[in-house]
Amino acid sequence: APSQDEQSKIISRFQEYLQINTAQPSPDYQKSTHFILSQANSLSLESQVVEFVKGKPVVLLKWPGSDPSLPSILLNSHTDVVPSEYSKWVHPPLGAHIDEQGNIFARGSQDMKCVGMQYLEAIRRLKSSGFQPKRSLYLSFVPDEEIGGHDGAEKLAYSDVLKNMNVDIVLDEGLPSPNENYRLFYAERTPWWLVIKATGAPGHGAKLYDNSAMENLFKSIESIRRFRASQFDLVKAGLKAEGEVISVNVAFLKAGTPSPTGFVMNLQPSEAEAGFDIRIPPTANTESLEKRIAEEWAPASRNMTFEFKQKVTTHDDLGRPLLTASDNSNPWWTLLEEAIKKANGKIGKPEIFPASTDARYFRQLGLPAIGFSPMVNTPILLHDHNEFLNQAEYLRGINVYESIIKAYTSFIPPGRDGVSRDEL
Ligand SMILES: CSCC[C@H](NC=O)C(=O)O
Ligand SMILES: [Zn+2]
Ligand SMILES: [Zn+2]
Repeated sequence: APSQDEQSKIISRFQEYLQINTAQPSPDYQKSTHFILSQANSLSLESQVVEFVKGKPVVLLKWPGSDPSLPSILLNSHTDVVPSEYSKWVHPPLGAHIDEQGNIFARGSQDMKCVGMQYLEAIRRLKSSGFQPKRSLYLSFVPDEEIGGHDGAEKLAYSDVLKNMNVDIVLDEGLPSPNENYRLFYAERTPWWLVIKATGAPGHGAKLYDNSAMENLFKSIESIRRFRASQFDLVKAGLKAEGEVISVNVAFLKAGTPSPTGFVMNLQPSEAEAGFDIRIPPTANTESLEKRIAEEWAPASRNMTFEFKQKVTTHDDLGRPLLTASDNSNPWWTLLEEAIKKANGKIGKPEIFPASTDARYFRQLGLPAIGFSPMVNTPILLHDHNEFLNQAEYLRGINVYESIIKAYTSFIPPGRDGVSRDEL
């Protein structure tokens, strides 16, 4: 175990990263890039900053392996965080204050500045122990995950930079576990952000008539809510996990005729719209959902139209569902489980991540990608007020990554035993 002095330095470095304001919509990527590069420097890692889009730096760090013919390992983390309602936090979201229990309060303490720093701290420890990786290890610190990753991980995934990295496996973020079992994610739900619009005849607020915009919209909302309940019931009954059903939540409602005191009360408006955040597991039947949207949720026969603000595919570039094998057919899965157990961790059942992460871009390329954030006995506070991570839990996570990096960078596929095929 690290000395008291080393532990407090580790925590200070985490606090320093947390205190950089990388909140959307205007993250300070200059500061975060500078910070990550200074860490890389202190670890003698190779570094490269790629701006696929100006002002959106992807920071790549490399610990070269002793056998460059072996494909590499990529550990990804995003540098941006979601915004905070400052007044609703007990300790300010940029303060990284540590309370008497050792809980570190900050936006990004769980999602996912912890993980980015833990990768670096694990490397620091492995280096000082004299460990030498066989495979090259890359860290990517990417921008804009919280707004879709289009200028960050998506560009990286489809770049020559990534091709030249010759990556075999990607690790990206997961979720904390309220119990003692670490959570591993082999897939995630993809977002469809749907806006439906209704039109209808305007009229007097006292008149009962069919086909008003509001009535047309509410028929849809009733149908959508019945569907939502049918999915939620499966979760409540314990038949399906959160990531295994289609979720639908209302994101906004927009209708009414504004007046200086609020809204006109006795006029039925001629237009009304609503937006929905829909999340779809990779194995769901999207054709039947499309049909449901066109025929029940926004039928033209009821004067309705719809559009998608975001419609992410559930399949990779070769038409296969975006899933990473979560059994021993995937050596990376097995290695990960073994490495976590070796660090004295317990593991729950493989799960589908209920929201979206950058891992989907790597899975789209056909690469295996596993979602994992080493936090147990921790409430799930991503995007919530008072996000925190206990410092002991943070330190334990570094041990876990130490074990994972050792196992991953040392892995030689069967039949390769240090001798390449051509040589045999
Ligand atoms: C359209 S991509 C949105 C990505 C975002 N990721 C984390 O919360 C999410 O809402 O899941
Ligand atoms: Zn995240
Ligand atoms: Zn997030």
